[in-house]
Amino acid sequence: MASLENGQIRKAEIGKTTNPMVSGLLCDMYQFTMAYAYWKAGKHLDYAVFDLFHRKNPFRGEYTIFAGLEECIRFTANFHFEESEIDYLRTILPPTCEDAFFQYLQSIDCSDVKIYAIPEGSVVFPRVPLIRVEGPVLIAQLLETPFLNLVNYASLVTTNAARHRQVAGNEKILVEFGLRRAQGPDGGISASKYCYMGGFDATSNVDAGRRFGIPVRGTHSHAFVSSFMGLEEITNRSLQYSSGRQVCNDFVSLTQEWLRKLQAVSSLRGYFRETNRSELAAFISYAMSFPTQFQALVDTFDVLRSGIPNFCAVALALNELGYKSLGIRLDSGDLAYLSNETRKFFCIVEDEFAVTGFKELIITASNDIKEETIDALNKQGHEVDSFGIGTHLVTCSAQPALGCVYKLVEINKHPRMKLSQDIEKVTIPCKKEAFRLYGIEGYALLDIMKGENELAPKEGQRLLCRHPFSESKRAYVVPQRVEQLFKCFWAGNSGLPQEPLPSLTEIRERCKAQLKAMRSDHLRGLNPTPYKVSVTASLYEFIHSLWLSEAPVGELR
Ligand SMILES: Nc1ncnc2c1ncn2[C@@H]1O[C@H](COP(=O)(O)OP(=O)(O)OP(=O)(O)O)[C@@H](O)[C@H]1O
Ligand SMILES: O=P(O)(O)OC[C@H]1O[C@H](OP(=O)(O)OP(=O)(O)O)[C@H](O)[C@@H]1O
Ligand SMILES: O=C(O)c1cccnc1
Ligand SMILES: [Mg+2]
Repeated sequence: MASLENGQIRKAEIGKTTNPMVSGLLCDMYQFTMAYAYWKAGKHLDYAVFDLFHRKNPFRGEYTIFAGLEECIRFTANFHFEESEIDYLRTILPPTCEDAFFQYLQSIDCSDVKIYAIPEGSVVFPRVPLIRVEGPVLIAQLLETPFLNLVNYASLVTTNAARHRQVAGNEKILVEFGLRRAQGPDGGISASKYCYMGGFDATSNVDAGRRFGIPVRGTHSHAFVSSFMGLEEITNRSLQYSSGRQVCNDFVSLTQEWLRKLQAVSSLRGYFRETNRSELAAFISYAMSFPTQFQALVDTFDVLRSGIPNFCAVALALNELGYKSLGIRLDSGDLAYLSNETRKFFCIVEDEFAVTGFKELIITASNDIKEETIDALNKQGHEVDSFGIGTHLVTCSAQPALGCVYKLVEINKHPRMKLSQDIEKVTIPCKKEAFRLYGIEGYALLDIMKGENELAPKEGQRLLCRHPFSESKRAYVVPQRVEQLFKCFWAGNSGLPQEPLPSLTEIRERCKAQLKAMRSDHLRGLNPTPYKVSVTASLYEFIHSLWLSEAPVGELR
């Protein structure tokens, strides 16, 4: 009884899944037909071990960031069926299904399930289980689709975000702008959470900011600029100095004066003449609303002939009142050329008027940006400080799905294995442990899996590491450090110690640290070096003997 209480306390601490649509019914039909058939065969309490793993890294890369574990654990903690859900199941299963089955379904939860997993935010590789589920086969089978649903997109988009961070470098500001283009509300909320996990700095998604404590950022759109017709629309022209001790009675005229001064600067003469008045009105109005953080979208009419001079006139007027502006956003055109020219303009303004901070004004770029765009900009040379990225980031347009799978590897202590003509699809049997071995230089050398009863690898001890399927691929490794990959994140009512769920910030930090511990050739964008995933010699022998015993011998005629 004590352990049940313990389980209930854990459930309360863990909380619910982010999306209330995640229920026990978020399954494929076949999980319920199998559940009935397990029950009917009297097998429902058989002790199963399932591995959740991916077979290939996404985006032509050689790494994946594992995400979605916290949501899986929350789902597990709350797993049960409501009466109304059972009633619905009765309508979709054949009338021959016995009532006692439905009564049984109503009684189940995950108290007898254990979940071991690699911590969320880790760098992970194909074939190494991300999650190992142990428990009664009927229940463990029902977790298949919800777990895959919660892990696949989460890991894909976190990896996508990490790749964007990798190509942009650590000094750039990355803001996720994807909500409007995301695959529905859950896609949008998940994208914001997982892009932050993968290394983005902020999101434009206000609801994600509130839910997860992610910093929220935003500029303004073209509509705000286009909504102004002229300067006469600004009726209240007064603006307080930042000191609060003085008021400028006509901020509009002050800006116009600065625009005239800019027009008179000889080194800016080639850049512009008359600027767009309605754009100037929009900028002035926005600056008067947000004098401490003025930022303007400068490409509504013409970036260099209008947007930038108008922005500088307003920023100089604000500067006279003691306010520092933030910068500009470019949302079209050649982002390398425009950012370089914009920086030159800012530098001329700073030198010409002996004002400070203009050279460092933040240039934000947006408009269909993806990994390759940032790479191209890096090669060309650019002055963008911050990228706002939407569509390609959140929809993962370069690869729309990660193919994580959920496979049975052991039943009642008997190792099981799925054979396939396609070697990639052969599953590695047994309840396994996995380790990451680090070399002399501190980088990860390879991951190795072993059977449950084998000894764990030890620091300084030479170990034969074998490719799971290719006989000729093997290497001796003397690890300098050994990291055990799986931890118990759900102990049910077993009384075993259970890892606490880390915060989003902790997971984000883990992701950053893990990427740092990888050799750069595994992470590069083009033709990265594959990271080795191996098995111990004895697991290798076991896999191949089981394979031989399970595969029927063909006969040629
Ligand atoms: N210097 C550059 N090198 C490589 N790609 C760039 C560069 N500058 C911009 N891009 C990308 O080129 C594409 C330009 O797209 P497109 O032609 O639709 O935009 P645009 O005509 O500039 O603006 P819009 O149609 O939105 O007003 C965008 O995906 C953008 O991210
Ligand atoms: O380009 P993304 O990476 O998806 O980033 C989000 C885009 O959303 C906004 O555009 P908006 O919705 O105003 O449409 P537009 O791009 O057609 O101007 C913004 O100006 C970005 O261009
Ligand atoms: O704040 C922005 O500039 C923004 C937000 C979402 C999409 N595009 C731009
Ligand atoms: Mg756009």
